[in-house]
Amino acid sequence: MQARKHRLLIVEDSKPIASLIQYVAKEAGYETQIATTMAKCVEYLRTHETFDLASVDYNLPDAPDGEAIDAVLAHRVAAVVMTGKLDAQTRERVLNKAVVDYIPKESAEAFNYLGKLLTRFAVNPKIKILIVDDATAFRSYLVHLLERHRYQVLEAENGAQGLQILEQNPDISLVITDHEMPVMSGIRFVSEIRKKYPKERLCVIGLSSTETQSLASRFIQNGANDFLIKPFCLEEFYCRIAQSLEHLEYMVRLKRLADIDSLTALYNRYAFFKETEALALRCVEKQQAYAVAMIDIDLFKKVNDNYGHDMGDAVIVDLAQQLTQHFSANDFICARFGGEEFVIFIKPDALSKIEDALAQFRIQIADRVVQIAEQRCQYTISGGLVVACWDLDKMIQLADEALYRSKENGRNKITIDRMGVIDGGQ
Ligand SMILES: Nc1nc2c(ncn2[C@@H]2O[C@H](COP(=O)(O)OP(=O)(O)OP(=O)(O)O)[C@@H](O)[C@H]2O)c(=O)[nH]1
Repeated sequence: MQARKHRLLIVEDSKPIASLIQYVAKEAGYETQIATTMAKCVEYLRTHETFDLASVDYNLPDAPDGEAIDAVLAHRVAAVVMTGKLDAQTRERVLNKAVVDYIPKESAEAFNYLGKLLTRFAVNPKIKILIVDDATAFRSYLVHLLERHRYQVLEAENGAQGLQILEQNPDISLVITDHEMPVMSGIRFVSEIRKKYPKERLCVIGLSSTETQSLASRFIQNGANDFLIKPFCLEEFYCRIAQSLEHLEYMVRLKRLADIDSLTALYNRYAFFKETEALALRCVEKQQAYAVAMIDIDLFKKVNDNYGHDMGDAVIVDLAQQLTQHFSANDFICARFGGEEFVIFIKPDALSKIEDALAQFRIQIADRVVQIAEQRCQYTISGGLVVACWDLDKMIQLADEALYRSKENGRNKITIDRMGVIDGGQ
């Protein structure tokens, strides 16, 4: 089932600006409805299905003083205020209402910012933030601010509790921590966090008060990504959180680009070694057997020559999908080693099932049909499996040699090397 699109009510009397907001919202994946007056805004709020968010112009012909904001909030719709009024009084008045954000329409950048905010608002419900502060009232205030932006919020009273919650919730993206706390200081808490959670997995914002400004740099030196000096203004609070999360998302995307093969979405060769080297080393140290299998599509050049490269690519993708389905990530690490060659790292706990699993896999692959338009292509694979406890490079070399034997013996075969004893032609 397709997910419901987010809905934005645009309350704006200027048609060009309303169109601009509509464009930005559509780019962010929202459905929109424009109300050019307060009266229309109220009518839509009453008659339409729920809106997720409204962008509200502070000044409308029939609502010159932000009255439309109250109307939107009264219908329990979150409001982003867009205004051309830049005076401190208006700002204060707007921020005293429970609005999501306040965006002065100073330049085109305001609309870029709105676009980012809309994107965030849609994804925030999936993002977990942990607040660590021993002051209950301040913690509640932060929870309230974050929930206004639809983040999932967890709370801890001190660093030790914070570490426990991180352990139980590995999907937390951001930690906001105070410094002056019982049990452990915020700075020590941050340095403890960094022993386990690198910056590409978790961001941390430290809180320091105006009297202890030097804390800010100590937070950063100990691994925080950013800091906020209390008291902070709301816009700064939200901007810094959004910026930290954006940074984290870029890092995750970069890591994905570096590790994941773009055609098959499996690990690439580089990531395979990164994921398995320590596991293999541990097996060698403990003298515990593990296994490595090399899998290669048979006569793949002919697939390209006879059906074209698109079919070749489709066959590679098909095999990758089959590998993912048959060899679960708990027991196996699969990667595209290069071209039409794949590798599987078999963890010691899965050794007993690997020979049967590979034999069955080979048979199932031979039955597959990959279809592009009218063209149908079948393919087979050969494999080499080594079960031993050599270092990883040697295991791969031996698996490759076993694979070569399968090719020599007529293809569509798995050759097994158990501690140097070769069993060919399964
Ligand atoms: N379509 C497509 N072809 C690729 C890709 N990577 C490598 N190839 C092709 O894969 C073919 C591999 O051919 P060979 O190494 O001769 O092996 P083979 O034809 O599979 O023969 P055997 O391994 O001996 O069974 C080459 O023609 C490469 O151009 C890819 O990503 N997509």
